[in-house]
Amino acid sequence: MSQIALPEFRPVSYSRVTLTELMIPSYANFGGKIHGGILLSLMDKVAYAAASKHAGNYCVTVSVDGVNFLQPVEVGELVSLLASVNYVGRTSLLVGIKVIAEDVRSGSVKHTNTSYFTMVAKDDTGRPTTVPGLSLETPEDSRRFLEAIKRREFRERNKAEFDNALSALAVHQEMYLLQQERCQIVY
Ligand SMILES: CC(=O)SCCNC(=O)CCNC(=O)[C@H](O)C(C)(C)COP(=O)(O)OP(=O)(O)OC[C@H]1O[C@@H](n2cnc3c(N)ncnc32)[C@H](O)[C@@H]1OP(=O)(O)O
Repeated sequence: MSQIALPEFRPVSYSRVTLTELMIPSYANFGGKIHGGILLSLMDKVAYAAASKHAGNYCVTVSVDGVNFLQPVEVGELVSLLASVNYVGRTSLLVGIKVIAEDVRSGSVKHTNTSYFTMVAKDDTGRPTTVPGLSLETPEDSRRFLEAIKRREFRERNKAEFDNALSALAVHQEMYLLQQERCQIVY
């Protein structure tokens, strides 16, 4: 398929997306609150929309950071997911998503969580492909881009440290740690 040439840069505002959906009863769990999986699926959808629009290509989700459901979402609330591309690498993009839930009758709004989805753009053959750079239009855009660099550095450092800790884990020597935990050994 012939491909339209992509610009070298695209502004943050070009791919900013908001997805709004009313929380219907079939989205609820047995406790009457909205399933986390429903919200995750909506987050993935809005991340995909923002990333693909910026990239000018379809994207895939590679990793998800910072998913903490701080407050329950109720049936009947209007949930809005505000997504924007915060950072781009060569083929990857970091999409920041803010989730808010509004009680349509009282008008009260709560911020339920902010998460970060790393997406990678793919070409027609399924290979990662270069995305346009990001034009930062406001100081807030610059702050988010810098924050994303820190987030990535922190994650890579943490991962290396965690991998080292796992490879150094000596189960027999560290069994004593289980004594402080809420578990019992029954084998
Ligand atoms: C399993 C599922 O169906 S999940 C839902 C849908 N998601 C998918 O299908 C994704 C499946 N995964 C893939 O296709 C591949 O692992 C890919 C394309 C994401 C990465 O493939 P790779 O061969 O590792 O590609 P490559 O090394 O070139 O990395 C591509 C980019 O992804 C980034 N990347 C790779 N792994 C990660 C990760 N775990 N976290 C963050 N970024 C990552 C790289 O840093 C690189 O970014 P850059 O080009 O901006 O520097």
